[in-house]
Amino acid sequence: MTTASQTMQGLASAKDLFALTKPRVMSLVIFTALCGLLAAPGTIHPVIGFTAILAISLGAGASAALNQWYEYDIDAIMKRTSQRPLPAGRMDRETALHFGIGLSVFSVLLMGVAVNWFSAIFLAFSIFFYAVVYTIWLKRSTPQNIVIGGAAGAFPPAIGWAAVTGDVTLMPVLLFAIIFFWTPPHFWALALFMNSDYSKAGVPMMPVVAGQRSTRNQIFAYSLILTAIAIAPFALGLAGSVYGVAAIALSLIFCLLSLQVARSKTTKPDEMAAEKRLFKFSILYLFALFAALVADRMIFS
Ligand code: HEM
Ligand SMILES: CC(C)=CCC/C(C)=C/CC/C(C)=C/COP(=O)(O)OP(=O)(O)O
Repeated sequence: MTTASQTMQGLASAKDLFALTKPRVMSLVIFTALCGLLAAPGTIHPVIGFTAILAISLGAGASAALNQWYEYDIDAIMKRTSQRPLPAGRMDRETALHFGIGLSVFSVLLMGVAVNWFSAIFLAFSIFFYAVVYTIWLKRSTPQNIVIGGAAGAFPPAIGWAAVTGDVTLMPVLLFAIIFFWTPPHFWALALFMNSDYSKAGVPMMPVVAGQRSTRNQIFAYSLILTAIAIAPFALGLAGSVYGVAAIALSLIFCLLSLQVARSKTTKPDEMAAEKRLFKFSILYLFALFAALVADRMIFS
Protein backbone atom coordinates (compact mmCIF):
# COMPACT_ATOMS: atom_id res chain seq x y z
CA MET A 1 0.00 0.00 0.00
CA THR A 2 1.32 3.46 -0.86
CA THR A 3 1.69 5.70 2.17
CA ALA A 4 0.95 9.42 2.11
CA SER A 5 4.65 10.19 2.44
CA GLN A 6 5.53 7.89 -0.50
CA THR A 7 2.89 9.68 -2.61
CA MET A 8 4.43 13.00 -1.59
CA GLN A 9 7.87 11.70 -2.57
CA GLY A 10 6.53 10.59 -5.94
CA LEU A 11 5.03 14.01 -6.53
CA ALA A 12 8.20 15.75 -5.38
CA SER A 13 10.34 13.77 -7.80
CA ALA A 14 7.96 14.51 -10.69
CA LYS A 15 8.32 18.17 -9.76
CA ASP A 16 12.10 17.78 -9.62
CA LEU A 17 12.19 16.01 -13.01
CA PHE A 18 10.32 18.99 -14.41
CA ALA A 19 12.73 21.38 -12.67
CA LEU A 20 15.59 19.47 -14.30
CA THR A 21 14.38 20.67 -17.71
CA LYS A 22 15.03 24.36 -16.74
CA PRO A 23 11.46 25.26 -17.77
CA ARG A 24 11.77 29.04 -17.37
CA VAL A 25 14.84 29.37 -19.58
CA MET A 26 13.50 26.84 -22.07
CA SER A 27 10.18 28.73 -22.44
CA LEU A 28 12.01 31.31 -24.56
CA VAL A 29 13.92 28.62 -26.46
CA ILE A 30 10.60 26.96 -27.32
CA PHE A 31 9.01 30.29 -28.23
CA THR A 32 11.79 31.07 -30.72
CA ALA A 33 11.38 27.59 -32.21
CA LEU A 34 7.63 28.16 -32.57
CA CYS A 35 8.27 31.51 -34.26
CA GLY A 36 10.75 29.89 -36.64
CA LEU A 37 8.11 27.33 -37.53
CA LEU A 38 5.35 29.94 -37.99
CA ALA A 39 7.57 32.27 -40.03
CA ALA A 40 8.66 29.57 -42.48
CA PRO A 41 7.17 29.58 -45.97
CA GLY A 42 4.74 26.80 -46.80
CA THR A 43 2.29 25.01 -44.59
CA ILE A 44 2.49 22.30 -41.99
CA HIS A 45 -0.42 20.27 -40.62
CA PRO A 46 -1.23 21.68 -37.13
CA VAL A 47 -0.77 18.25 -35.51
CA ILE A 48 2.66 17.82 -37.16
CA GLY A 49 3.58 21.40 -36.21
CA PHE A 50 2.56 20.76 -32.61
CA THR A 51 4.57 17.53 -32.58
CA ALA A 52 7.66 19.36 -33.88
CA ILE A 53 7.44 21.93 -31.08
CA LEU A 54 6.83 19.16 -28.54
CA ALA A 55 9.94 17.32 -29.78
CA ILE A 56 12.05 20.50 -29.56
CA SER A 57 10.71 21.17 -26.03
CA LEU A 58 11.51 17.63 -24.89
CA GLY A 59 14.96 17.76 -26.52
CA ALA A 60 15.76 21.12 -24.90
CA GLY A 61 14.59 19.82 -21.52
CA ALA A 62 16.63 16.65 -21.98
CA SER A 63 19.78 18.65 -22.72
CA ALA A 64 19.19 20.71 -19.55
CA ALA A 65 18.92 17.49 -17.52
CA LEU A 66 22.21 16.23 -18.97
CA ASN A 67 23.77 19.62 -18.19
CA GLN A 68 22.78 19.25 -14.53
CA TRP A 69 23.88 15.62 -14.39
CA TYR A 70 27.39 16.77 -15.32
CA GLU A 71 27.42 20.01 -13.31
CA TYR A 72 26.23 18.71 -9.93
CA ASP A 73 29.54 19.75 -8.36
CA ILE A 74 29.64 23.39 -9.47
CA ASP A 75 25.87 23.75 -9.02
CA ALA A 76 26.41 22.84 -5.36
CA ILE A 77 28.99 25.61 -4.95
CA MET A 78 27.01 28.42 -6.59
CA LYS A 79 24.28 30.02 -4.43
CA ARG A 80 21.93 30.50 -7.43
CA THR A 81 22.01 26.82 -8.39
CA SER A 82 22.52 25.13 -5.01
CA GLN A 83 18.82 24.31 -4.56
CA ARG A 84 18.53 22.38 -7.84
CA PRO A 85 17.41 18.73 -7.42
CA LEU A 86 20.93 17.21 -7.62
CA PRO A 87 22.99 19.53 -5.42
CA ALA A 88 20.11 19.72 -2.91
CA GLY A 89 20.20 15.91 -2.67
CA ARG A 90 16.60 15.36 -3.79
CA MET A 91 17.64 13.26 -6.81
CA ASP A 92 20.57 11.00 -7.61
CA ARG A 93 22.81 11.57 -10.61
CA GLU A 94 21.88 8.29 -12.26
CA THR A 95 18.21 9.29 -12.40
CA ALA A 96 19.13 12.60 -14.06
CA LEU A 97 21.39 10.81 -16.57
CA HIS A 98 18.77 8.20 -17.48
CA PHE A 99 16.06 10.85 -17.74
CA GLY A 100 18.28 13.04 -19.94
CA ILE A 101 19.35 10.24 -22.29
CA GLY A 102 15.87 8.70 -22.47
CA LEU A 103 14.19 12.00 -23.23
CA SER A 104 16.88 12.92 -25.80
CA VAL A 105 16.38 9.67 -27.72
CA PHE A 106 12.60 9.97 -27.53
CA SER A 107 12.55 13.60 -28.72
CA VAL A 108 14.81 12.88 -31.71
CA LEU A 109 12.85 9.77 -32.73
CA LEU A 110 9.57 11.66 -32.36
CA MET A 111 10.87 14.43 -34.61
CA GLY A 112 12.23 11.96 -37.17
CA VAL A 113 9.20 9.70 -37.38
CA ALA A 114 6.48 12.38 -37.16
CA VAL A 115 8.10 15.40 -38.84
CA ASN A 116 11.29 14.86 -40.88
CA TRP A 117 14.75 13.39 -40.34
CA PHE A 118 16.58 16.58 -41.27
CA SER A 119 15.00 18.37 -38.28
CA ALA A 120 15.60 15.29 -36.13
CA ILE A 121 19.34 15.27 -36.87
CA PHE A 122 19.44 19.01 -36.30
CA LEU A 123 17.74 18.51 -32.91
CA ALA A 124 20.16 15.72 -31.98
CA PHE A 125 23.08 17.98 -32.89
CA SER A 126 21.69 20.80 -30.67
CA ILE A 127 21.30 18.47 -27.70
CA PHE A 128 24.87 17.24 -28.24
CA PHE A 129 26.11 20.81 -28.55
CA TYR A 130 24.60 21.98 -25.24
CA ALA A 131 25.25 18.81 -23.24
CA VAL A 132 28.69 17.89 -24.57
CA VAL A 133 30.34 20.79 -26.45
CA TYR A 134 29.20 23.54 -24.04
CA THR A 135 28.72 21.75 -20.72
CA ILE A 136 31.42 19.10 -20.74
CA TRP A 137 34.04 20.61 -22.99
CA LEU A 138 33.91 24.45 -23.09
CA LYS A 139 32.26 25.69 -19.90
CA ARG A 140 35.16 24.84 -17.61
CA SER A 141 37.94 25.51 -20.10
CA THR A 142 37.53 28.90 -21.84
CA PRO A 143 35.90 32.32 -21.31
CA GLN A 144 34.59 31.94 -24.88
CA ASN A 145 32.40 29.09 -23.51
CA ILE A 146 29.10 30.89 -23.92
CA VAL A 147 30.03 32.47 -27.25
CA ILE A 148 30.74 29.13 -28.95
CA GLY A 149 28.49 26.97 -26.77
CA GLY A 150 25.69 29.52 -27.01
CA ALA A 151 25.17 28.32 -30.57
CA ALA A 152 23.11 25.46 -29.12
CA GLY A 153 20.49 27.91 -27.92
CA ALA A 154 20.46 29.59 -31.32
CA PHE A 155 19.51 26.48 -33.31
CA PRO A 156 15.82 26.09 -32.25
CA PRO A 157 14.25 28.66 -34.66
CA ALA A 158 16.13 27.02 -37.53
CA ILE A 159 14.89 23.60 -36.35
CA GLY A 160 11.32 24.98 -36.28
CA TRP A 161 11.83 26.34 -39.80
CA ALA A 162 13.29 23.04 -41.03
CA ALA A 163 10.29 21.19 -39.61
CA VAL A 164 8.17 23.00 -42.21
CA THR A 165 10.51 23.25 -45.19
CA GLY A 166 12.95 20.38 -44.66
CA ASP A 167 15.87 22.74 -45.33
CA VAL A 168 17.69 25.83 -44.09
CA THR A 169 17.88 29.04 -46.14
CA LEU A 170 19.21 32.56 -45.45
CA MET A 171 16.33 33.60 -43.15
CA PRO A 172 16.79 30.80 -40.57
CA VAL A 173 20.56 31.45 -40.69
CA LEU A 174 19.80 35.07 -39.75
CA LEU A 175 17.49 33.92 -36.93
CA PHE A 176 20.34 31.73 -35.69
CA ALA A 177 22.74 34.67 -35.88
CA ILE A 178 20.37 36.94 -33.92
CA ILE A 179 20.35 34.55 -30.93
CA PHE A 180 24.04 33.79 -31.36
CA PHE A 181 25.02 37.47 -30.99
CA TRP A 182 22.31 38.13 -28.37
CA THR A 183 23.66 35.45 -26.01
CA PRO A 184 26.89 37.19 -24.84
CA PRO A 185 25.19 40.44 -23.72
CA HIS A 186 22.33 38.37 -22.21
CA PHE A 187 24.63 36.20 -20.18
CA TRP A 188 27.55 38.51 -19.41
CA ALA A 189 25.19 41.15 -17.98
CA LEU A 190 24.12 38.48 -15.47
CA ALA A 191 27.67 37.19 -15.01
CA LEU A 192 28.78 40.70 -13.97
CA PHE A 193 26.48 40.75 -10.94
CA MET A 194 26.89 36.99 -10.28
CA ASN A 195 30.69 37.17 -10.60
CA SER A 196 31.40 35.87 -7.10
CA ASP A 197 29.36 32.68 -7.72
CA TYR A 198 31.38 31.85 -10.84
CA SER A 199 34.79 32.68 -9.36
CA LYS A 200 33.95 30.62 -6.25
CA ALA A 201 33.08 27.65 -8.49
CA GLY A 202 36.18 28.18 -10.65
CA VAL A 203 34.16 28.62 -13.86
CA PRO A 204 36.15 30.80 -16.29
CA MET A 205 33.33 33.15 -17.28
CA MET A 206 34.43 36.36 -19.04
CA PRO A 207 34.25 38.73 -16.01
CA VAL A 208 36.27 36.23 -13.94
CA VAL A 209 39.01 35.84 -16.58
CA ALA A 210 39.14 39.09 -18.55
CA GLY A 211 37.79 41.39 -15.83
CA GLN A 212 34.80 43.69 -15.67
CA ARG A 213 36.07 46.45 -17.99
CA SER A 214 36.74 44.11 -20.89
CA THR A 215 33.41 42.29 -20.36
CA ARG A 216 31.48 45.58 -20.35
CA ASN A 217 33.15 46.67 -23.63
CA GLN A 218 32.47 43.30 -25.23
CA ILE A 219 28.80 43.48 -24.21
CA PHE A 220 28.50 46.77 -26.08
CA ALA A 221 30.37 45.44 -29.13
CA TYR A 222 28.09 42.39 -29.35
CA SER A 223 25.03 44.65 -29.01
CA LEU A 224 26.10 46.62 -32.08
CA ILE A 225 26.59 43.42 -34.10
CA LEU A 226 23.23 42.14 -32.82
CA THR A 227 21.56 45.34 -34.01
CA ALA A 228 22.97 44.98 -37.52
CA ILE A 229 21.86 41.35 -37.75
CA ALA A 230 18.43 41.96 -36.21
CA ILE A 231 17.72 44.62 -38.84
CA ALA A 232 19.14 42.51 -41.70
CA PRO A 233 15.93 40.53 -42.46
CA PHE A 234 14.10 43.84 -43.05
CA ALA A 235 16.99 45.45 -44.93
CA LEU A 236 17.29 42.41 -47.22
CA GLY A 237 13.54 42.32 -47.91
CA LEU A 238 13.05 39.03 -46.05
CA ALA A 239 10.69 40.64 -43.52
CA GLY A 240 8.27 43.56 -43.70
CA SER A 241 7.93 46.91 -41.95
CA VAL A 242 6.24 45.59 -38.77
CA TYR A 243 9.34 43.52 -38.10
CA GLY A 244 11.62 46.34 -39.31
CA VAL A 245 10.17 48.94 -36.92
CA ALA A 246 10.23 46.48 -34.00
CA ALA A 247 13.83 45.43 -34.75
CA ILE A 248 15.05 49.04 -34.93
CA ALA A 249 13.21 50.18 -31.78
CA LEU A 250 14.12 47.14 -29.67
CA SER A 251 17.76 47.17 -30.80
CA LEU A 252 18.05 50.87 -30.05
CA ILE A 253 16.93 50.26 -26.45
CA PHE A 254 19.26 47.24 -26.24
CA CYS A 255 22.23 49.35 -27.37
CA LEU A 256 21.38 52.17 -24.94
CA LEU A 257 21.16 49.73 -22.03
CA SER A 258 24.43 48.10 -23.13
CA LEU A 259 26.08 51.50 -23.34
CA GLN A 260 25.03 52.19 -19.74
CA VAL A 261 26.64 48.88 -18.76
CA ALA A 262 29.79 49.76 -20.74
CA ARG A 263 30.03 53.15 -19.03
CA SER A 264 29.41 51.89 -15.52
CA LYS A 265 32.45 51.60 -13.28
CA THR A 266 30.87 49.93 -10.27
CA THR A 267 32.28 46.67 -9.02
CA LYS A 268 29.64 46.10 -6.33
CA PRO A 269 26.82 43.71 -7.34
CA ASP A 270 24.33 45.68 -5.20
CA GLU A 271 24.98 48.77 -7.31
CA MET A 272 24.67 47.00 -10.67
CA ALA A 273 21.23 48.33 -11.64
CA ALA A 274 22.26 48.85 -15.28
CA GLU A 275 23.47 45.24 -15.59
CA LYS A 276 20.25 43.88 -14.06
CA ARG A 277 18.19 46.09 -16.39
CA LEU A 278 20.05 44.83 -19.46
CA PHE A 279 19.68 41.19 -18.39
CA LYS A 280 15.91 41.58 -17.87
CA PHE A 281 15.48 43.52 -21.09
CA SER A 282 17.47 40.94 -23.07
CA ILE A 283 14.71 38.42 -22.41
CA LEU A 284 11.93 40.82 -23.36
CA TYR A 285 13.94 41.78 -26.47
CA LEU A 286 14.06 38.26 -27.87
CA PHE A 287 10.42 37.52 -27.05
CA ALA A 288 9.28 40.76 -28.69
CA LEU A 289 11.56 40.49 -31.75
CA PHE A 290 10.41 36.97 -32.60
CA ALA A 291 6.76 37.85 -31.89
CA ALA A 292 7.13 40.81 -34.29
CA LEU A 293 8.49 38.47 -36.97
CA VAL A 294 5.42 36.26 -36.73
CA ALA A 295 3.03 39.25 -36.58
CA ASP A 296 4.77 40.62 -39.67
CA ARG A 297 4.31 37.33 -41.54
CA MET A 298 0.61 37.20 -40.58
CA ILE A 299 0.01 40.77 -41.74
CA PHE A 300 2.00 40.64 -44.98
CA SER A 301 1.18 37.16 -46.23
C1 HEM B 1 25.14 29.63 -23.30
C2 HEM B 1 24.11 30.43 -23.36
C3 HEM B 1 23.33 30.92 -22.17
C4 HEM B 1 23.70 31.03 -20.88
C5 HEM B 1 25.03 30.67 -20.25
C6 HEM B 1 22.54 31.52 -20.14
C7 HEM B 1 22.50 31.70 -18.78
C8 HEM B 1 21.41 32.10 -18.08
C9 HEM B 1 21.37 32.19 -16.65
C10 HEM B 1 22.51 31.83 -15.74
C11 HEM B 1 20.14 32.63 -16.32
C12 HEM B 1 19.60 32.95 -14.93
C13 HEM B 1 19.25 31.85 -14.09
C14 HEM B 1 18.33 30.78 -14.53
O1 HEM B 1 17.11 31.05 -14.66
O2 HEM B 1 18.78 29.63 -14.67
C15 HEM B 1 19.39 32.79 -17.53
C16 HEM B 1 18.10 33.20 -17.57
C17 HEM B 1 17.34 33.14 -18.71
N1 HEM B 1 17.77 32.78 -19.96
FE1 HEM B 1 19.67 32.42 -20.51
N2 HEM B 1 21.51 31.70 -21.00
C18 HEM B 1 21.94 31.34 -22.25
C19 HEM B 1 21.20 31.33 -23.39
C20 HEM B 1 19.86 31.52 -23.42
C21 HEM B 1 19.05 31.31 -24.58
C22 HEM B 1 19.56 30.84 -25.92
C23 HEM B 1 17.77 31.60 -24.21
C24 HEM B 1 16.53 31.58 -25.05
C25 HEM B 1 16.48 31.68 -26.33
C26 HEM B 1 17.79 32.01 -22.82
C27 HEM B 1 16.69 32.39 -22.10
C28 HEM B 1 16.69 32.75 -20.78
C29 HEM B 1 15.49 33.12 -20.04
C30 HEM B 1 14.07 33.22 -20.56
C31 HEM B 1 15.91 33.38 -18.73
C32 HEM B 1 15.05 33.84 -17.54
C33 HEM B 1 14.63 32.68 -16.73
C34 HEM B 1 13.83 33.09 -15.51
O3 HEM B 1 12.93 33.91 -15.65
O4 HEM B 1 14.12 32.56 -14.45
N3 HEM B 1 19.07 31.95 -22.37
N4 HEM B 1 20.19 32.48 -18.59
C1 LIG C 1 16.89 22.23 -28.68
C2 LIG C 1 17.96 22.43 -27.68
C3 LIG C 1 18.85 21.31 -27.40
C4 LIG C 1 18.05 23.60 -27.08
C5 LIG C 1 19.07 23.91 -26.09
C6 LIG C 1 18.85 25.31 -25.71
C7 LIG C 1 19.97 25.86 -24.96
C8 LIG C 1 21.35 25.43 -25.21
C9 LIG C 1 19.80 26.76 -24.11
C10 LIG C 1 20.91 27.29 -23.36
C11 LIG C 1 20.36 28.12 -22.31
C12 LIG C 1 20.81 27.75 -20.97
C13 LIG C 1 19.95 26.90 -20.14
C14 LIG C 1 21.93 28.23 -20.52
C15 LIG C 1 22.35 28.03 -19.16
O1 LIG C 1 23.72 27.94 -19.14
P1 LIG C 1 24.35 27.09 -17.98
O2 LIG C 1 23.94 25.70 -18.19
O3 LIG C 1 25.79 27.37 -17.94
O4 LIG C 1 23.61 27.78 -16.75
P2 LIG C 1 23.53 27.40 -15.22
O5 LIG C 1 24.66 28.06 -14.58
O6 LIG C 1 22.20 27.99 -14.83
O7 LIG C 1 23.55 25.90 -15.13
